[in-house]
Amino acid sequence: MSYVDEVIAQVVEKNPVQPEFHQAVKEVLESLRVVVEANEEEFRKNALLERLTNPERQIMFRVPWVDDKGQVQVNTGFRVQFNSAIGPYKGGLRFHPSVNLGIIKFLGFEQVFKNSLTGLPIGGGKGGSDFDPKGKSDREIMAFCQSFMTELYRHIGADTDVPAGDIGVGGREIGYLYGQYKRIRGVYEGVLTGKGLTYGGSLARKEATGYGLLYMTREMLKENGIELAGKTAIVSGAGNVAIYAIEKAYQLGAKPVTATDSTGWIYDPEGVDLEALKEIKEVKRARLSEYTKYRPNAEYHEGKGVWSVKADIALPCATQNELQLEDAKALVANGVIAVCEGANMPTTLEATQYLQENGVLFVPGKAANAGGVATSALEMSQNSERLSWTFEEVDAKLQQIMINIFHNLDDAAKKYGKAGNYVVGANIAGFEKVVDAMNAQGIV
Ligand SMILES: NC(=O)C1=CN([C@@H]2O[C@H](COP(=O)(O)OP(=O)(O)OC[C@H]3O[C@@H](n4cnc5c(N)ncnc54)[C@H](O)[C@@H]3O)[C@@H](O)[C@H]2O)C=CC1
Ligand SMILES: O=C(O)CCC(=O)C(=O)O
Repeated sequence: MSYVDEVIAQVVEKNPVQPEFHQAVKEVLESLRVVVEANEEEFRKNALLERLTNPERQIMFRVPWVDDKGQVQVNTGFRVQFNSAIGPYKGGLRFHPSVNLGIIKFLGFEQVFKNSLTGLPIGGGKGGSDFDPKGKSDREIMAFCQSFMTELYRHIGADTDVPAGDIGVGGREIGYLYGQYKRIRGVYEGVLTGKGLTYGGSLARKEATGYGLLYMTREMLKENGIELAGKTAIVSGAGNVAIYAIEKAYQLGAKPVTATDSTGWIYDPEGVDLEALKEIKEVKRARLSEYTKYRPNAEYHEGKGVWSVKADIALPCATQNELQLEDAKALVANGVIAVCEGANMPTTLEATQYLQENGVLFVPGKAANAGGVATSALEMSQNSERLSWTFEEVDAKLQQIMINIFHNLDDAAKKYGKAGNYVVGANIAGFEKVVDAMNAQGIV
């Protein structure tokens, strides 16, 4: 059996009931085959792939808190510190009822390669809880965040592990988490990113993942002789990534026509009304079904179906495995040119393969959504030098980072005879830097 197949089999056997983690490992290791085969003896001897797929540390803890009725609730908290070869652990916190150890491990594993691709000194980690923020009062959110941080604080720090937001964790939650960290540790340091602008946050961090996705999409299309301007885009999600992807799509001359949340989706043929979307999701924290009150000519549909809308490009920005084989078939049948992932692993392995085999340009999340964590690293730099850069400065750096990532992965794909396969390119480019750093630091 080849070394890659052996390690995939071991990961599946040793991590039962973690299908998302298996999926992420398979995607990465499959595309590293060509590099691993060229160095098989050395990698095997050093158990390189075993070390790469085993987190350095996995922390699980109880999070008790009191709801508005006086009832004690108990959730589980997680922080997986996956790999610190190139810098302090860095990656978001997800609060969603579907969270479990396998989901956090898949996200942490992806984060290692993503963070490497940014070219910035950040290792990979991820955390979260099965807490569901939906329908909770601000006081309940605060009580939960304070209890969560009362355990997490001992495992993190500005130079060791720097969490940020992800699904269910935005500016409000980061504020409560930061306040509790400061209260316990008594230090004012850049231990979290995505902070508010009045207490150490960076301009453009809120916009960065969505904006970066569009900078990447534009660069990738340009390399293939296609203009982004004038194209119609299907976007899924209606959260932080989707909203700022829609905003930047407009700024670059494209027309986004859809958005989704966990209950349904909207199709607005004239283009999504960004102000209405922000009002519904950022201010009211309401359902997308409200959208037709603002735009009576738009359609609202319950459930799934957004991938059947005809468009030129698709930008999945909601959650893992939301774009499946049937959806990929609908996209191809509708003549979609490109799929760029704003979410983490939104496309299943079968769907990715189908898209690539049918000539759809495909950029995986670990490259396409890296603008968020890259800007978090810029927030860390600003915190360290006790300065704040302007929006334009941060945005200009973000653009350059996304362009660099694209060319690095494009070059890596070409170097290994896989021109145009951006999945292989991203995995190899991310892997090479991590492996170099791991080898330099000995067997740790
Ligand atoms: N916020 C960030 O900076 C980054 C986020 N990401 C990824 O982007 C994706 C979206 O994250 P955010 O926009 O930050 O989260 P968010 O909480 O602001 O929005 C999430 C959106 O996805 C939808 N959603 C969540 N779970 C769902 C489910 N099970 N089925 C259908 N819809 C669902 C929600 O309704 C919401 O519209 C996630 O995959 C996240 O890991 C990736 C890089 C950075
Ligand atoms: O900004 C960060 O540190 C993390 C963003 C994130 O969670 C991600 O890239 O998936």
